[in-house]
Amino acid sequence: MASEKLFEAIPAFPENVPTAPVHTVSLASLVSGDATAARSVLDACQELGFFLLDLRGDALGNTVINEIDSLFGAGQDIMNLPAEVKEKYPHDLPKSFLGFKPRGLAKTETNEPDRFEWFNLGQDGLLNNTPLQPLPDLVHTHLPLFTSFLKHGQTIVSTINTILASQLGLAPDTFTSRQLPTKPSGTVIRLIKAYACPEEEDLRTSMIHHTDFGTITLLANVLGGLQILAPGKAATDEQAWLYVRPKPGCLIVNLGDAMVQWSGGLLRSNCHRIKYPPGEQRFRDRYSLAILVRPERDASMRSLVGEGGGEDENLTAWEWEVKKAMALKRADAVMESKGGKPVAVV
Ligand SMILES: O=C(O)CCC(=O)C(=O)O
Ligand SMILES: [Fe+2]
Repeated sequence: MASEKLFEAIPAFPENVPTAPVHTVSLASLVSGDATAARSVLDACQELGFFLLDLRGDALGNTVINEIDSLFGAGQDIMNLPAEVKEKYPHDLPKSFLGFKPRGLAKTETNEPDRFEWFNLGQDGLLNNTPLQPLPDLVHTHLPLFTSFLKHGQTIVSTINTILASQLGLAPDTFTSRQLPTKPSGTVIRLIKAYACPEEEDLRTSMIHHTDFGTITLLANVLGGLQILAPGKAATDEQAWLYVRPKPGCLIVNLGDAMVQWSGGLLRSNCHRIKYPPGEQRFRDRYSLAILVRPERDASMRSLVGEGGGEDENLTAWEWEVKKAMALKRADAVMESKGGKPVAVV
């Protein structure tokens, strides 16, 4: 998450809206090997699949806070490029989801057009695993910043993955060795612009509820609007959707479906969506920034805990992602939270 500076420039998140009970864990304590902090990461990743990571007090964390501040500025300019520029760099679905997605391309739960645009910048091009995707000049000028943010984010992801593997009694590199940033994957940096919601008819979902496909997502929010579904509740129950309150200096971390698959269901990927920002915040356009980490393209999706034997055991990450994307396209995918059983911690 960004520093205090960006939070001071927006209306405050109201005190009276129900928020999700998301734990905050400090990066500095994780890096120092604090056992209680490591245990809270595991608990959070089993109970809610979401936690806040406080970057303050850690040298890398402070660098990332500054990078996020800069990228919020750059990201706003990029998302506000003229439509005729963005149109030149569209998604090429289903082959590639890199580039810009225009507003309204997807639907929400109520079959209304979505209210957001995104831009996906692939890790492979940034780290020279493959040629760079075609990009507008403005993005080119910010490539050093994006690349630095990606590498730093990947270091944080690796810290979390190592802790999760160790807590589950697996070899510490079990998860990291299947998502090396130097290997081709679907990992992206994502910029999102969800449009302001000034009118009565705008008080609805901007991005449909979903779970992330990949392993770990690092998300920087300043305006509220992200909601997570309370575990055990139905997505149709509006009372069960709880806002995540963004906190200065903290990243929102959530697990995706690949971690559920690898952990044989022990870890949780939880449904979330973008709703209109609460209170006075809804009158602002909402920008967010994320790194969505995916397994290496050729990684096996075999479960690494328990008996295994599920239908996806023999797929590579790439085959698995294509299968999931096709199911979403056919709209027969059930968008529900996955995984999250209790575990005996070693
Ligand atoms: O912008 C946000 O807060 C959430 C975005 C999200 O869930 C996604 O891009 O997968
Ligand atoms: Fe998401």
